[in-house]
Amino acid sequence: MASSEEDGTVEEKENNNKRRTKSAVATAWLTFYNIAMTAGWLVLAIAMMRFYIQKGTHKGLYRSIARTLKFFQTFALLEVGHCAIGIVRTSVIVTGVQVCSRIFMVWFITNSIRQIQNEESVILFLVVWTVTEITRYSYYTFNLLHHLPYFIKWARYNLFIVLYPLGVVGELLTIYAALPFVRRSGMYSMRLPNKYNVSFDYYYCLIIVMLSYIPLFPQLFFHMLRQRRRVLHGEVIVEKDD
Ligand SMILES: CCCCCCCCCCCCC/C=C/C(=O)SCCNC(=O)CCNC(=O)[C@H](O)C(C)(C)COP(=O)(O)OP(=O)(O)OC[C@H]1O[C@@H](n2cnc3c(N)ncnc32)[C@H](O)[C@@H]1OP(=O)(O)O
Repeated sequence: MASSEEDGTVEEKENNNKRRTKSAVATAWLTFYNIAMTAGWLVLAIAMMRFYIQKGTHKGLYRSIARTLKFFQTFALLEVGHCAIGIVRTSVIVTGVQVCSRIFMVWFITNSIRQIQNEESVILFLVVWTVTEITRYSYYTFNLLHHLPYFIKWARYNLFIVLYPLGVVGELLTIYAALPFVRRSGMYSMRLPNKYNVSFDYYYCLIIVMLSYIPLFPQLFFHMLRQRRRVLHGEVIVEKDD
């Protein structure tokens, strides 16, 4: 009897130790990840400012930062993994939509269609993303280190009220600017007849993507408003399941 109780305690202790090690590893990884991402977006911010100060124009700015942007934005795919394995308490769907829409903007719009890379709308979403991400990743970093300055917390849960709609405007205007080039070039499209007997029109796909902002953006925005109430005003929010 005594021995089985002891066994139970030993097992419990082992489980607790495993949990602690797992959470220490997760915290170490997240700290590294967030520091790397803060640094990456800071590098982008400095590169953009330097370009503009030296050249006095936004033309050519996208090309000059494209590699760094593609690297760090693509790296953010790991965030979907963080949610999926449960090391951050965030919805996989909310994070998935946010990250995928960014990857789509970078790879399948701005990077693929050279003619739109100098549009003002590209600069708009780049600046908005950069401010957002420097704030967001530094918030996570300081939070993990238990030394969170109030102004970073304030910025994380207030700036999005202006930046989110501005980012959406920048993204939608960029996709809109891409439409004529996509239609003319027929890029990423498959016309019938072909050996797969499949037809796909990227032009209409882009129109559907633009329309999908109507139901999806409010969900992301209201999610952030709920997070804001929870973190800044201490409200207990019961989130619906994924
Ligand atoms: C295939 C094509 C698809 C196309 C589809 C198109 C449709 C697109 C529709 C909408 C598109 C919107 C486009 C907008 C783009 C822009 O970004 S504009 C710029 C403004 N943007 C923002 O302000 C972004 C705001 N969004 C976000 O911050 C995130 O993306 C989020 C997923 C919405 C954040 O939500 P969430 O993680 O739930 O909130 P938090 O409060 O930050 O975190 C919750 C808890 O999780 C912890 N955590 C999260 N990540 C980390 C991490 N990396 N490290 C450590 N901890 C993390 C966080 O600390 C919180 O923990 P607790 O405090 O303990 O709860």
